[in-house]
Amino acid sequence: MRFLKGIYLAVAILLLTIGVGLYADLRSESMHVQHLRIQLGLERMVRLNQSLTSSITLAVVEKNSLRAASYDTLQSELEATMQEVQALTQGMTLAGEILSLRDQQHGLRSFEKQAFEQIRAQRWDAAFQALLGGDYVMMLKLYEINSESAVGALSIELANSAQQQNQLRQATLVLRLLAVVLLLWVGWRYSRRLQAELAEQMRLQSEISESKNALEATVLQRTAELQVANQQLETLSTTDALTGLANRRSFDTHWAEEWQRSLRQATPLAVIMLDVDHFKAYNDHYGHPQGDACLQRVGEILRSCIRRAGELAARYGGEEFVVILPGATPQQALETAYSILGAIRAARIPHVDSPTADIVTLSLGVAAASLHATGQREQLLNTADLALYQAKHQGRNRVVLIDLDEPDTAVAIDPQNAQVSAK
Ligand SMILES: Nc1nc2c(ncn2[C@@H]2O[C@H](COP(=O)(O)OP(=O)(O)OP(=O)(O)O)[C@@H](O)[C@H]2O)c(=O)[nH]1
Repeated sequence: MRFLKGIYLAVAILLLTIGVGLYADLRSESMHVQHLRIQLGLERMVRLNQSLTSSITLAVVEKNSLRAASYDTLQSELEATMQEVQALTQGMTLAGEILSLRDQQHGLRSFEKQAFEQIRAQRWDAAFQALLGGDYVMMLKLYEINSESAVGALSIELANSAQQQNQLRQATLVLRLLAVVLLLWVGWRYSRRLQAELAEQMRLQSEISESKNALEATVLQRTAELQVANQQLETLSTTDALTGLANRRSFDTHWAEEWQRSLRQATPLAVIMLDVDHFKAYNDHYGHPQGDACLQRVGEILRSCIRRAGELAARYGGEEFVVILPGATPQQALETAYSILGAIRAARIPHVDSPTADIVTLSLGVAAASLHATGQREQLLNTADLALYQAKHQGRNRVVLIDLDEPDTAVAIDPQNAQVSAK
């Protein structure tokens, strides 16, 4: 708003000074014309006065009354010129001089009037005396001097007036200069303000973009953290905390998927259920924490024996574990079970209270099927459980295989002898 006020003020000053300048020019011109007219009027007055004087003087000198015949015309012309000059000089200092000229003219005319009366009466000496007696000549001289001084005063007045106009013009020029300076100053201030606003805008923009970037980085970081947390959560929700194997929930999902896949692809599927022998006695003897450590060791052994893609070892519950073997034939499943049993024996974890052996042993039930029909999923798992039960029942520390393609045949393996016996 301040800038607008400054612009308005500068424009107002400019308009005012232009107006005043125009007025001064017009006035100066009209003053010149007026002075010229006054000057011409004065010169005419002097000329007419001289004509009047010389016409009457010659009439007296030549004693010829006809010489003064044009006197009245000249006089009325002089009177009119005088009135015109008076009107033009009204209000001017020159007006006083014109008034005294008029008085002197009237004085001259009254002398001439006396001379006229003598001329009409043909009294030439008296007429001569009236005109050339002294006072008339003196007054005539005075009139001439006054008229010259009036012309001089007119010139001075003209010069004064011109000076005033010049001063006025100079004042308007100074004011115009001030207005221009004001405009420039306002423009400069305005441009500085614009620059400052622009800089502020750019600063804000960069601040916004910086905070946007920071926000995006934070969002990215949070997203990554969330992904990690989700992954951890997913792992936690699918992993058994003690052994690090898949938990029961994860097993159920995998088991259903592998079952469906083997159905679709018509590939064999096998499952091993295994259990630590006399684990209660182990716990009782070595304590629960040591029992936990034993279960962890079993978990490590299972992980080391499960290597093929799609195979999964899970903690089924308590000291019971389960292994899924997609695509495994009964023979391959037996081999895996054997390798697990061999590994736990090789670990030689002491179990002094076991009636089976002085080390920790496992019982494993294997169920395998090469041809599937809907509804066999639970059956295969139950069969593995049954095989496990049989392994326990037959003295533990062994593997029992039930092949669902030949359901009447259950096979027990004594891995120590690596012999297979049908039951
Ligand atoms: N340390 C520990 N022990 C567990 C855990 N889960 C189950 N158990 C124990 O495992 C034992 C299982 O005992 P039982 O079901 O009687 O079987 P067992 O003693 O192994 O005998 P068999 O299976 O017949 O050879 C119980 O004493 C449970 O307390 C666990 O997470 N940690």
